[in-house]
Amino acid sequence: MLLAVPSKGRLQEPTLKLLEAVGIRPLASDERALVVPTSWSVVNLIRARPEDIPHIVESGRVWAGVTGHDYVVESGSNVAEVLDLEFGRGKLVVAVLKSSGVSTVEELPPGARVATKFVNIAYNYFAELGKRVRIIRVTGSVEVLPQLGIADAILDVMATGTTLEVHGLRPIATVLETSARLVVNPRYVEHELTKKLVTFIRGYYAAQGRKMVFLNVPADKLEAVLTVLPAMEAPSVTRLAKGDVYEVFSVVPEDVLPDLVMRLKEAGARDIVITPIEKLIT
Ligand SMILES: Nc1ncnc2c1ncn2[C@@H]1O[C@H](COP(=O)(O)OP(=O)(O)OP(=O)(O)O)[C@@H](O)[C@H]1O
Ligand SMILES: O=P(O)(O)OC[C@H]1O[C@H](OP(=O)(O)OP(=O)(O)O)[C@H](O)[C@@H]1O
Ligand SMILES: [Mg+2]
Repeated sequence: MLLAVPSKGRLQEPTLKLLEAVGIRPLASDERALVVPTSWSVVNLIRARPEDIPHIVESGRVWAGVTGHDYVVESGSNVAEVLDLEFGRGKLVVAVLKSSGVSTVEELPPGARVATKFVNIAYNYFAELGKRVRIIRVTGSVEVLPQLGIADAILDVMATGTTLEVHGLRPIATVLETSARLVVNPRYVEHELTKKLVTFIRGYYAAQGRKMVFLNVPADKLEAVLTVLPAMEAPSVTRLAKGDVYEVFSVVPEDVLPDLVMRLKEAGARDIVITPIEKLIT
C-alpha cells in the first residue's frame, strides 16, 4: 500500500505522530526521500504536499493519504474521506479589513476582489450566493493583501484567528469547517489492508482518555468495590492464588480517575495500579 503523507506544514508532524502511535514507523534513511518504507512492510509512505494528496489518491496508484478536508473539496477529487483525524482543525472563512465597515458577504460591492488559494471553493461559494466577485489566485500569506489594497476580501483558513487579528481582518462568513482526514481511493475502501489501517487508527483514538485500573480487594469488600467501579462491559474479577482476596481490573475514563480512586479506597480496594492503554479495538 502506498500512503501519502504531508511533506510540510501544519499536518506533517501530527500525521507522522499518529502513524507512529498506530505502529507504522517510517524507516527513512534520507530526510529528503519522498518514498519511505515503514515498519508495516506492506505500507510505504509517499511524502507529498497536502494540496496535491487528493489528486494523488484519486489516481489509484496511491491507495490512501492524509490531508485537509478543505483540500479535498478544493480539488474536487473522487476520494472517500473515511476518518476525521481530529487535528488540523479550522474553518475556511471570508474576511475583510475591520476598517472596511463591511460586516456581511452581501455587503461586498459587486466585482469585489477576493484573494484566496482555494479558488474552486471561492468560485462555487460566491456563485451560489449569486454574488459577482473577482477571484485573485494566490499561493499563501493571503492575510496581508487587503491592507496592501490588493484585495477587498480573502477566503482562507482560520484556526485561532490570530493571523486575521494581526492583519486587522475580521471574519464575516464561514465557508466550511475543515480538519485532517484519512482519504482513500474508492477502489480500496473495502480492501483488507485499508480496513486494518482504519481499525488501528480508530483503536488509537478509542484509547485516548481511557486508562486500565487494576486493584486488589478482600472478598468481603468486593460487592462494595464493584458498585463503585465503572467498566465498558463489566469489571474482570479473578481470585488471587492465596488468601481470600480478588484482583479486579477495568477500563475507565481518565477524567473520573481522581474521584474514583478515592471512592475505591473508601470501599476497601488496595494496591490500585493505573496504566495507559495503547489501543482499544472495539
Ligand atoms: N493554523 C491552522 N490550524 C489548523 N489547521 C490548519 C492551519 N493552517 C492550515 N491548516 C490546515 O492544514 C492543512 C494543510 O495546510 P498547511 O498550512 O499545512 O499547508 P499549506 O497551507 O498548503 O502550505 P503553507 O503553510 O506553506 O501555506 C489544510 O487542510 C489547512 O486547512
Ligand atoms: O487562525 P490562526 O491560528 O492564525 O491560523 C491560520 C493561519 O495558519 C495558516 O498559516 P500557515 O499555513 O502559514 O501556517 P502553517 O505553516 O503552520 O500551516 C493559515 O494559512 C492561516 O494563515
Ligand atoms: Mg499553511
